[in-house]
Amino acid sequence: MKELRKVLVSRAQLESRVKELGAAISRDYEGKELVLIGILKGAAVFMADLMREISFPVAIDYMSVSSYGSSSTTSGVITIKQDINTDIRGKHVLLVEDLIDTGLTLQHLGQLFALREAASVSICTILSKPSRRLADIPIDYCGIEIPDEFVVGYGLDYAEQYRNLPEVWIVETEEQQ
Ligand SMILES: O=P(O)(O)OC[C@H]1O[C@H](OP(=O)(O)OP(=O)(O)O)[C@H](O)[C@@H]1O
Ligand code: HPA
Ligand SMILES: [Mg+2]
Repeated sequence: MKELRKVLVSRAQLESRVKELGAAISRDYEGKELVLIGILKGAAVFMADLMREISFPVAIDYMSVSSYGSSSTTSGVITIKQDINTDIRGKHVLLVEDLIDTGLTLQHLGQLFALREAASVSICTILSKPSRRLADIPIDYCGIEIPDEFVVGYGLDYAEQYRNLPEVWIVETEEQQ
């Protein structure tokens, strides 16, 4: 199994950043019809926290996309495993992610939602690894930038484990051993 090396982002840091992001989103979308779309499975924890920091009623939906499988490196191929069932035409869409790494997942999803004629498509992530970027996508709401370390917790997994850790931890992966 893997070893948890150290806490990279504490519960308190996550909580305060989520509050700030919620406040910014509330300001920017006041009076607009907003749909939050969480990208499963990783974004489940952040979505639950973020939506409760938004000060007006929002619709939510989830989508399941996969690029990593059980490995810790991207395959570069994005597969939609489960789509939303909300009609987002003419509505403001905010894609909610746990982590932006290469950016390929969100590049693909941004294009998809533009084709679906959303009024606007923006991106919110709690974590970002800028040094790993392959696709230069604009991140409208970025929580915390982290170094190029494999992390787990707060929704993020290694081989489907550790999503339930309340903090973000650096994990030693098999590839590093
Ligand atoms: O910026 P990218 O390089 O595209 O990578 C980011 C995506 O990869 C991870 O998801 P994963 O495919 O592991 O699915 P999961 O959320 O179900 O674990 C992560 O949760 C993001 O969704
Ligand atoms: O650091 C990570 N942790 C979990 N899943 C990931 N997918 C890309 N990078 C990561
Ligand atoms: Mg994963």
